[in-house]
Amino acid sequence: MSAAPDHIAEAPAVDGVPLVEVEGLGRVFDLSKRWLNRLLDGSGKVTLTAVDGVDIAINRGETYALVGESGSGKSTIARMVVGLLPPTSGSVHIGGADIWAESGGPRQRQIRRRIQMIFQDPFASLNPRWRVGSIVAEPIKAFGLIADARDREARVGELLALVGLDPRDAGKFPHEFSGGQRQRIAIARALASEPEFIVCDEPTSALDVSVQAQVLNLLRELQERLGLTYLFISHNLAVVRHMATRVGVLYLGRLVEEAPARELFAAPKQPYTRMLLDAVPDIGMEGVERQSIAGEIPNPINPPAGCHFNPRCPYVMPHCKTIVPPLYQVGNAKVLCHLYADGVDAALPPPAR
Ligand SMILES: Nc1ncnc2c1ncn2[C@@H]1O[C@H](COP(=O)(O)OP(=O)(O)OP(=O)(O)O)[C@@H](O)[C@H]1O
Repeated sequence: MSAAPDHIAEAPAVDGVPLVEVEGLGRVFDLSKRWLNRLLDGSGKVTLTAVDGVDIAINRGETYALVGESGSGKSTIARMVVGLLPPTSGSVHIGGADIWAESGGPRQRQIRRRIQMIFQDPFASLNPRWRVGSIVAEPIKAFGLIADARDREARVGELLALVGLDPRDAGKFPHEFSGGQRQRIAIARALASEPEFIVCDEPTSALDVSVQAQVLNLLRELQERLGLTYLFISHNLAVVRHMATRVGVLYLGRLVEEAPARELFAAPKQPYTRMLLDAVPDIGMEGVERQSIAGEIPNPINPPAGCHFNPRCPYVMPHCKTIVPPLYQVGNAKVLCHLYADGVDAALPPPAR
């Protein structure tokens, strides 16, 4: 799974307006109620910044992948972007509409119809007591798309065929299907509301390796056929390389690098990105000495000052420990790192230690 995604043009912009605009997105969790935190912190106020001022713009037809170690904020961003979790700061616009500006109401429902999510675990995300036909028909009913029951049934058959299942499967229950087939059912359900934008949160990580590629290829085919836009979340960099047009790298809630996928995998600019890629055997860069990511991820309740990565960074400079770097534009990439303060677009120098 190492081929670059030739099927998607890099960063295609329609009228130059992104379909998805995430601006200054932030989410702080208040942990004060947890008894251990109250004991540890005399003030009684303990917060965790899971997502910190993230800006992302996703063009129509693009697959934007978010990567980062566990706890970097990928799922929290996904939940805010689909409307499941309110941000504590910033905004999310889909097709120009602010999804958090108003709650309830028909306009909000119309926006929500355009956004769907595919979850990691198809075993957990499908109601075991519902037949597949009812599962796939549910969004059609909920959004009032097809009133007539027979027409709705026909549409469910079309959707099942679209994801490579037999329309006659509509009468079966989820447990009668394999893991890959259940994820296909989840995809059919996501497509039922005719969305433009789908957030795929680790869509294949619960599946056998043998069926992962089939599901990924299905997602790519559907993207081409239906003009879908994806936000793709995965800890599997081989999968990201296969799927993504652009990649955003998260570290402790901050976006530390964003670049077209090919460029990011060929020449990562942020030291963290380089270590993340180099730690994966079949994705590391040629000619670069392999090294693992040094140190542990810091406690997100009390992250390091300045650049959060500074305690683990082989290029660390004194001011990295006190000053948060701005997001520098370096060629086609954006990089949160003081190394790029002079604007030079160069490969990372060999580490100082
Ligand atoms: N409801 C919550 N309450 C408190 N903290 C939370 C909550 N949800 C997430 N967090 C914290 O926010 C941070 C980011 O979590 P998130 O699940 O978004 O990371 P992730 O990158 O998706 O990780 P993973 O790959 O393990 O799913 C973590 O430190 C996590 O413990």
